[in-house]
Amino acid sequence: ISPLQYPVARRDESVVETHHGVEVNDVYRWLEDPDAEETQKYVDQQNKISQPFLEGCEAWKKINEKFTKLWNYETYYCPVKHGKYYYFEKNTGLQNQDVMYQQDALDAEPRLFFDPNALSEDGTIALVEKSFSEDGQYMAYGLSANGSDWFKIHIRNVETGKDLEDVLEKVKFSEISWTKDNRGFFYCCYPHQEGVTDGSETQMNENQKLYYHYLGQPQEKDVLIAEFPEEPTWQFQTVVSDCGKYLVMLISKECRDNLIYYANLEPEADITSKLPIKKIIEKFECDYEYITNNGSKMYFRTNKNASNYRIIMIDFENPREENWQTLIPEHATDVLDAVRCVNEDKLIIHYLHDVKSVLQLHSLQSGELLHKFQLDMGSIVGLTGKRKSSELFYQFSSFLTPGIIYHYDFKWNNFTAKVLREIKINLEGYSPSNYKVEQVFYESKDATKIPMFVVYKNSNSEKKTPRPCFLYGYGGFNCSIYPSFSVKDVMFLDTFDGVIAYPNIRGGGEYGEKWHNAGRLLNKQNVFNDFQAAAEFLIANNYTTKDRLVIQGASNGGLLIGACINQRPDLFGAAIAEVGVMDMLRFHKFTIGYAWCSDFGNLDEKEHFENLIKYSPLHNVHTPKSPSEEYPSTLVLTADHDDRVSPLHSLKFIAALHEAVRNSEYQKNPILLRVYSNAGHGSGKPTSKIIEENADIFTFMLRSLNIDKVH
Ligand SMILES: O=C(NCC(=O)N1CCC[C@H]1C(=O)O)OCc1ccccc1
Repeated sequence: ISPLQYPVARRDESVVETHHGVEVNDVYRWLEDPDAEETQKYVDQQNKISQPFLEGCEAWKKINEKFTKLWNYETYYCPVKHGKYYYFEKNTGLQNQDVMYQQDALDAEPRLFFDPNALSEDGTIALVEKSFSEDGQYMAYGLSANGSDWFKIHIRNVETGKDLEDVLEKVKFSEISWTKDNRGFFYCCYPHQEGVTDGSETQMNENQKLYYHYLGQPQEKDVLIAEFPEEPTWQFQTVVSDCGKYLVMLISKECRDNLIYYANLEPEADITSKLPIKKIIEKFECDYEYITNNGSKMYFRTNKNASNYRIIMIDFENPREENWQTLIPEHATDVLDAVRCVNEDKLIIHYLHDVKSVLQLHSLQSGELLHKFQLDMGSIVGLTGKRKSSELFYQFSSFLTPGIIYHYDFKWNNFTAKVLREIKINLEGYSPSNYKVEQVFYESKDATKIPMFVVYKNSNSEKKTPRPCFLYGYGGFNCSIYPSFSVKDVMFLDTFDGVIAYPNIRGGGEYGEKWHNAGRLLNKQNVFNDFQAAAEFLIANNYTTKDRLVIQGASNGGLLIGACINQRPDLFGAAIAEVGVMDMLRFHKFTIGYAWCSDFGNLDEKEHFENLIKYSPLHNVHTPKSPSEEYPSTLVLTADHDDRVSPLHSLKFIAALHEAVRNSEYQKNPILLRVYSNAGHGSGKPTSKIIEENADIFTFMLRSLNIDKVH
């Protein structure tokens, strides 16, 4: 494709803004309006180029068939007991949405309980939230459409299988927390949000409010429990304590740090008006996560004075910090990643040890270690258990094992978990023993040691010939990349005899708070340096070569890809930027974007503006003036109902890229944008759309990389 064929986006030179004394143009500002005819025309023009390039390609059909076959394996998730029944989700393979089943016992015949596939032809209605009443009589659940963050709450009577009349609207970023009397639940919504709320809008989400809903009542009768009109960006995470006597409100305004407020709940008492709120933590400086409580003694997982997190007890009757107690101190090297209270007085704790999962049992009373569950190298991807139950289920996964679900009952008193289900893929002759998983540590630009998982066929162990290599990154928001199974990895390994590489770059949570801090705000460039250093390591050690190397990332990871192709266009053969944050001067203006200032910085502050404009993908495109400045083959992906990261980011970025390369004689590699319809940021995506998108991506890789053989 000649760059001269790329659609021309109108440049509106009149849009100029001054940030801390610096004038910045924003000529594609008009692309921020998703409803403008001009915007929709531009999207169509882009799809008219990208779709034929992808789906029109001879190989696409074969890749789609192979990916479909590979995806078509029966998968399960951890069961959990509510009331007298067990529930588990399962997918026979190609079902668009996972299906819920109900059992009287773990070995009893499962009954179909809830099938979201029945709710829409194309599987775009997803079950995104589930919360059972204490007695298991009701399931309150959330349905979202087209991948939007918005969902509607419905309530199902589990005995009759019938829904109540209640439907709660304008719900987003909300738990569903039942009172223990089974009469109703707390939830959050945005009652004042005007206009369209289907995920195609870009309007900021402000003034979230906490309500209580009584079963059988219409939404307008819901009781307003708490609101903070003077703090429009505050968000609630609410939980009714295990004992039912407290409503714990963890309030955040960004993607880290929260306050601890609470209200007393009198079981059986009517909730008729706002609850009196008491304040325990009043400053945004750390993360606190409720675990359980014994009376007023409340247990939290926190990074307060503990970069690797620890477990503390705060007595709500005596909350001053000097009275806090440490139940489990911070580990010197391992991150206390997740914890649940089970079997009345035990804590099951998930630690990360050099990015590998460790599962430990501790006493709630003393904190002492009671048992270490044996795990292979890999990750705990599911964990269900309750304080009131002696049963525990956990799901293990690794690059090469799709999933093994374990069951342990504390009544057995032997700490020996049993395999409940083993998940297998359908690939002729597939066996984990054919592959090697390495964890290497490479040096980044500032000599920091970065761990990286590398996976390849045993036959490539000697690295005689460099292979096609898939390099994935995220790098932010305390989000750790665990070694776990993904079909697209097996597809890449098997189809291209390739290498998969997952560097645990800074900004993630792999080494706790310090790792996150080292990759955010003014340290954000470390993330890009770590990722580029991973590419250099893989090339220097003959795993691959530049023209066989493809990089991929989504969302904050899409920003990573955008920044890396601007900074090092010479380093990669292909780049895939999914639902990326590309306009770092305006991310906070749309939907929930303002919450990302904790990683990106606040534009009102000069030092953050100066930092952001240095790496913002939209503001750092270049015109290739020599072969080494040519952009790699680049595929930018987004979707029309993505209200987590609005598609405007990708539209403006591709417009700027096309403008920059249009008249460059050095830009031969294609730079394409594909905008999917009736799809969102990723959660709840139907299998059919996942397969279609991966067929596009693999076709793009095949056409862009130096691939010597295709299976
Ligand atoms: O925005 C996020 N999470 C971060 C997120 O989704 N990000 C952060 C950057 C872009 C995008 C991504 O990487 O998926 O979650 C929504 C939310 C709800 C309540 C309070 C705060 C935030």
